[in-house]
Formats: sequence, structure tokens, C-alpha cells
Amino acid sequence: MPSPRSSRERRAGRPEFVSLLSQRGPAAPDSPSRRRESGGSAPPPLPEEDCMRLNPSFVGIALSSLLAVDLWASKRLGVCAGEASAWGSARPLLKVVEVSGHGIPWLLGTFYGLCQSDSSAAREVLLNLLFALLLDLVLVAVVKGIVRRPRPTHNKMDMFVTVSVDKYSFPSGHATRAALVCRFVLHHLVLAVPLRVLVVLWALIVGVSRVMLGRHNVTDVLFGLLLGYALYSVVEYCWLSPLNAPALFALWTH
Ligand SMILES: CC(C)=CCC/C(C)=C/CC/C(C)=C/COP(=O)(O)O
Repeated sequence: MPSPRSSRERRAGRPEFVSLLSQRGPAAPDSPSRRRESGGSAPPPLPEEDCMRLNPSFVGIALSSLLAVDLWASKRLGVCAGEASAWGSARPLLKVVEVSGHGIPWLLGTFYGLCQSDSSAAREVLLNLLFALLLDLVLVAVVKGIVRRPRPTHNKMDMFVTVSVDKYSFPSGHATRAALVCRFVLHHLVLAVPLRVLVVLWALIVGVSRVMLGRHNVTDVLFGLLLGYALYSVVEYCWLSPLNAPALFALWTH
């Protein structure tokens, strides 16, 4: 009966073991690389980029899997993407939700409030809300323009007023605005608890409705919510006041 040691030695001589070993250290006496070096008929080594394609990194595999799950889930959840979709009858209602998170009503409403406000505290809050909404529009446009992810194929482009970058879907502008406005309102308006809950629900419904309407993939909305949440911290950090932006406030002093 052969000893375990001698059988291990015999296995080490087999080509598959030799080739594995040859990738880690100096070539074994009978390894394919040694045969190649000695002018054998083996094909020339692959260029670096071909090797990369054959050996995708862990991050690459994880990202493409996430993308595949995202596309699959977004298509399944796009139940109001058209009138003929599974929940197509709810589409008009979700389009009302869409308008509630659109930039134009928020910009016009804030501007109108600013013109009407007669207390300096209200003016300060509204001016900062206006600044936050404009910053959000610019940031989303820049990210959309850089990432250029197309909207889902099942989306019907029948949105209320859009600008050119809105043909792209990452991140969802409605989701960033909803998260930003939600945090802003919760911090600066003294509201009763049921109203605070309603504000949070509104932001979540705006986010979910983007996927249900087929406007976005799930990751567009998740990233949008995170971006809007983080953007509020930037707005707080850069908070405009009569002390640091007197010229701006002078514009609104009656
Ligand atoms: C002052 C100015 C440039 C206003 C533009 C307001 C405007 C047209 C905003 C676009 C809002 C919109 C359609 C965003 C897209 O949202 P997604 O959730 O579909 O990314």
C-alpha cells in the first residue's frame, strides 16, 4: 500500500497541480510555462486586457449582479408604467404624486412664499429652502450628465416639464428633492406628530412611485434619497443668514 507522502508526491507531478503551482512561484521543471520558455508550440501569452476580461474582479461581479437584480426588480415593480400595466388604473394618481415632488411647484411655491413673508425668520427659512432646491437641481443635473444612465425601457416619457438631462435616470431628481424637503421641513417647521409622519410618508411614496411609474430603477431612487438626505446637511452647513449673506436678504426686505 503506498504511503500518503508518496501519493502526494505523485499528484504533484500531474499537469493541473504543476500549473497551479507555476502561477505562484518559480516554474516547476515540467510546467507549461517552462515548456513555453524553452520554445515549445504553446500559444503566446494573452494580452493584459484579455486576462482582465477573463478574470473579472470581485467588485465587477458584485456590481453587475446588483445591476441585473436592479433591472429585474425595477421591471417587476413598474406596475403603473402604462395604462395597460397590471396596476395601470392607479397611474393617474401616481402622476399627481409625481407633480407633488416636481421642481417647478416647489420653486414657484417657495418664491411666492418668500415674496409674501413679512417676518425675517420666515424669510430666512424660505431663502434657504430656495437655495436648497436650486442646489439640488444643479447637483442632480451634473450627476445625471456624468452617469448618463438611460431611463428604464418600459418608461413612457410623458412627464410634466422636463429639461434635457431628464432623459437620464440616475439619480432620481424627485427622490433627492423629496428627501431634502422632508428633512428641511422636519427641522424648520414645528409640526404636530401626525403631520411629521405624513411628510415622511410623502417622501417615501414619491420615491416608490418613481419605480412604479417605470420612470426609474430601484437604485436610482435609493441613491436619490441618500443624496437628498446628505444634501440637507450641506444646506445646514452653508446656512444663509443676514450675517453671512446680507445682500441676499436686502433683496427681500420690504
Ligand atoms: C429654474 C429651473 C431651471 C427650473 C427647472 C425645473 C425643472 C424642469 C425641473 C425638472 C424636474 C424633473 C422633471 C426632474 C426629473 O425627476 P426624476 O425623478 O424623473 O429624475
